Amino acid sequence: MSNKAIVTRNLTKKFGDFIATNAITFEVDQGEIFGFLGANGAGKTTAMRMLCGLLKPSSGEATVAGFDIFTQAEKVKQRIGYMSQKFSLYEDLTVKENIRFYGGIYGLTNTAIKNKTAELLHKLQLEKEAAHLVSSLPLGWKQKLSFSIAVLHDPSIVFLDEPTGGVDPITRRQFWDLIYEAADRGVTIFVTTHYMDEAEYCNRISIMVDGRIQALDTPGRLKEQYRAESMNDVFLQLARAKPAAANP
Ligand SMILES: Nc1ncnc2c1ncn2[C@@H]1O[C@H](COP(=O)(O)OP(=O)(O)OP(=O)(O)O)[C@@H](O)[C@H]1O
Repeated sequence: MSNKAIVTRNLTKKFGDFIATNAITFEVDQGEIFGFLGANGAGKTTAMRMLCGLLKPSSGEATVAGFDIFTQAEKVKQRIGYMSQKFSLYEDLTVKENIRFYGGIYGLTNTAIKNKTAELLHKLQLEKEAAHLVSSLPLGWKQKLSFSIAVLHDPSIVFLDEPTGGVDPITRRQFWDLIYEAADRGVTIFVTTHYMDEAEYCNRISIMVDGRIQALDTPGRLKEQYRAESMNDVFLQLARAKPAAANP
């Protein structure tokens, strides 16, 4: 079994004649923080859904946590955590109820759920809010809670789809402290974002344009390669240079 967290070879997804993800090939190390960037519609969510075992690829190959996403999608799902801006917590359940609910879904024992709940509430300093409805929490707190729940079952990889949309840079920075902590424990982080300050926090970044990976390296090397001051400059250069008819 490969010690790589993710390996893809020419992974492709077509919707009819449209190629949403076009022969992407890359590897992610265990414990790496891997940023998956691209403009709106570049194909990030499609790629991520395939890697999570939620969407069947059209062609190519990929393993996640050592499991084949074509033939072992259920095993993949057991080994990963997932958080998206659009789908995460139940607003009409309390903080504690959400933790208990997801702990149950992930198959944790009652004792494990109890211990993890106490640990998590303490770490996020949410003890006083434990019995409050999630809908009453500020967005930044919801995101931190949602991330902590996504790693409740100690997955080897966590997929984060635009996890920090709509919050300020300071709150985003606090969220990233949680990400670093998980990566230090060996959890692989696969994260999509539109915020270039977050891109700088990643160990390596890939940038997708029209379904293809156009660049992949550390933020430092990408800035060197594109003679750019910031990741934002790199991103804009790639987006501007995009071929007019990359898709049929
Ligand atoms: N089920 C589907 N059927 C047809 N086309 C789809 C389907 N899902 C996605 N697409 C198309 O594939 C392309 C890539 O979409 P995707 O959601 O993967 O992009 P994205 O990079 O995640 O964008 P965003 O940042 O806006 O979420 C888009 O043009 C989208 O309209």
